[in-house]
Amino acid sequence: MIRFEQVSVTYDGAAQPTLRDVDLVIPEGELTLLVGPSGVGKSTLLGAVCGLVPHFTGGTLRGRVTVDGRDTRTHKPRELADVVGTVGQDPLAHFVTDVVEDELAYGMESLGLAPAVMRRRVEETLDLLGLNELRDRPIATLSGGQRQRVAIGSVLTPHPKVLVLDEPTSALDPAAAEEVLAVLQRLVHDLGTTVLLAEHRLERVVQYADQVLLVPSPGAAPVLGSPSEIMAVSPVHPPVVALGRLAGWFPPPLSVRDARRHAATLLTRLPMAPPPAPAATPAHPASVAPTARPVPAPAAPAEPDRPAHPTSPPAGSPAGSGESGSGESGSGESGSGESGSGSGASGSGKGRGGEEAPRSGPVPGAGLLARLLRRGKPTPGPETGPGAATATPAEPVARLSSVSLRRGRAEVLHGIDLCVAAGETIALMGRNGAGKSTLLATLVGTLAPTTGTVTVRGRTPHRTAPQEMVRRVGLVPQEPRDLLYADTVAAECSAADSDAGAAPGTCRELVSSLLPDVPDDTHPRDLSEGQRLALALALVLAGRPALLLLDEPTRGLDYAAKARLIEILRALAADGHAIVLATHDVELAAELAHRVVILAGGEIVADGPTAEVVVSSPAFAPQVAKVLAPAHWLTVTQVAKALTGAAPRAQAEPRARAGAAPQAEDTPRAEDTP
Ligand SMILES: Nc1ncnc2c1ncn2[C@@H]1O[C@H](COP(=O)(O)OP(=O)(O)OP(=O)(O)O)[C@@H](O)[C@H]1O
Ligand SMILES: Nc1ncnc2c1ncn2[C@@H]1O[C@H](COP(=O)(O)OP(=O)(O)OP(=O)(O)O)[C@@H](O)[C@H]1O
Repeated sequence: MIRFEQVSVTYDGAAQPTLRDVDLVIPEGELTLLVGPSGVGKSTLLGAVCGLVPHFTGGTLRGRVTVDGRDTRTHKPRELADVVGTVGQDPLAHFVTDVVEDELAYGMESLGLAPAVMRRRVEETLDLLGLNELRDRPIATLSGGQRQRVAIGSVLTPHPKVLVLDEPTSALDPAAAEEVLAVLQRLVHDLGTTVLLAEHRLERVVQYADQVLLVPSPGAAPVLGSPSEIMAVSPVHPPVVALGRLAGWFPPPLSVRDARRHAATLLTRLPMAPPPAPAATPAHPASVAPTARPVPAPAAPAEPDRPAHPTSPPAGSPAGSGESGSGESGSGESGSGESGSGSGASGSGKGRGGEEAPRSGPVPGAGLLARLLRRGKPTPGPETGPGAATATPAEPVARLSSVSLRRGRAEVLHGIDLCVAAGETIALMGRNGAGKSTLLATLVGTLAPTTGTVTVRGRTPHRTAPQEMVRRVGLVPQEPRDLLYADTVAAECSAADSDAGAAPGTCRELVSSLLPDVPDDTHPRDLSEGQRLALALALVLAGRPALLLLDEPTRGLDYAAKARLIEILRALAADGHAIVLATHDVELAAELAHRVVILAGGEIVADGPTAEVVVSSPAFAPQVAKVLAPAHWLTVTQVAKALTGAAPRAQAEPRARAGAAPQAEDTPRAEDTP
């Protein structure tokens, strides 16, 4: 169905081809999973199948790619649309209409399908992807995961022979990801659709694949094989495979179910529980919010989000996004290339109830970053000035009290009480649309609560000038692109330094410490998804915000890049920064978070130490926890340390380039409602 004959792709100005002499045949009627480290050219390969490369990206394609017999060089993407359905990394780039239902129908309409067929397929797809309640909604008001579902739905409805999907589950909550994969599998089995899908979170997909296509390093020939064959050798692999390799299971398990067959013998080699991990520093007695459902607050009158500062958006914000304080914020995405460092779940409970927990020690390898972060202006004390990555024990870095918030007609946050202490890392989890990004937006001040109060470092974010907030709080949005507005990497960096009052060169050095090879003169638009994320992180870090917020920070990151991000964030937490990450990445939460807060329908439904919250949850438990439950093991690193006294070797990592697709916060800054 898909055939590559001696295909090379060279982007304009690139010294080397991104794909070199690729020969391969993607089997018809099967689900083929494309894997490989960041930046090896997976998106380029997918783009060559649907014709986006080179028609839209520029560059030169040599050789021949055919899909169902059509040459993609001589057929524009539009002329392939009846055969190939494509979802790229950025759902927003994909939408042609404004409303969910219309978007689902659009592809069929352009193919001239009968209205009755269109109607039936729209209804089916709304059900399949849990979109029925959103059918009339403007796409601009959807959460990131909701948009990704619409993008997927819109390519399913025309029933193309070939589906090409670039990280289709990256913004989806775990349950939604499973549902989407089950739908794809059904299309493959029942309709004989050929699916080619690139994904970094292999724990979500490898068990669904018929074939795996591995691109091991940039310019290397892709290798096609069965999932077991490829996972036995692949430099990128999910935690169950790492666990299997560690324990000597062959062939490596591909799913939790496979691994559980071996769990009993492994457990006999392990102590009853993992040793306590370094705890967070929180010393604030009220640093943990109540776990019970808060009492619903009386509904405020429906009111659309209103702009708070009708003046121009702060530097660093894209026009219209009104991101206050986040213009220069960012966190780091670098660190050591370790494949699964166990972190801090157990033991982190110490922070609860106000017991003083020991600070984690400095993170090896994060010295450069720590140095860079300390290099800006001297940090004034928390009571006296901006900045300050340290807090007095009695004062949380951030506090939300009885916060409710309406967006459009709906109350999307409801009675939220939450304190974030210095040195604490919180993973904010929950279904698509649960309100995670909205909660982050209240902390950074782009949205004002309808009722209740938000305080960050003694200020009310939405009432404080962005330049004053920049050292207090920084947000890396789901779409890093939202922070990027200059023409070159160098210009972005110097703007960030000046906005943050940091020494010239600080941001640029941060970028290099995250990703060594990002050139100064590159337009941010031409960076890979991961490179863009690294840049956005550096921009935010230049402000050394006391509170660092990251919205889905591992989208598009390979395991090694994720491990570097984890090291960086640990170093920041050890240095007293408070970190809140909204994430669907259960493995990330298991590695990094001291505490997990789960939102459902805008309310906090669980809040506690990571191990306690996730082990009992089928949706949020990481693979190792599922394999070894009910014991509280969470990560491969914990198991490795217990077995051998050492962490497993890092996954091989050719070069950290991460990918992250952006998502604009469409809502302007809003006044708070009295
Ligand atoms: N339009 C473009 N112009 C110039 N260079 C590009 C373009 N698109 C991609 N590249 C470069 O080609 C290389 C491969 O990028 P590609 O996005 O295909 O990798 P990937 O494996 O999909 O990465 P990720 O896992 O981060 O999404 C990168 O070095 C990237 O910077
Ligand atoms: N501008 C808006 N107008 C109306 N409703 C909105 C608007 N923006 C978001 N919403 C709704 O608010 C709810 C919370 O959205 P939010 O983006 O906070 O969710 P989330 O938990 O971050 O989701 P995801 O995991 O998909 O990113 C969703 O139901 C979303 O559809």
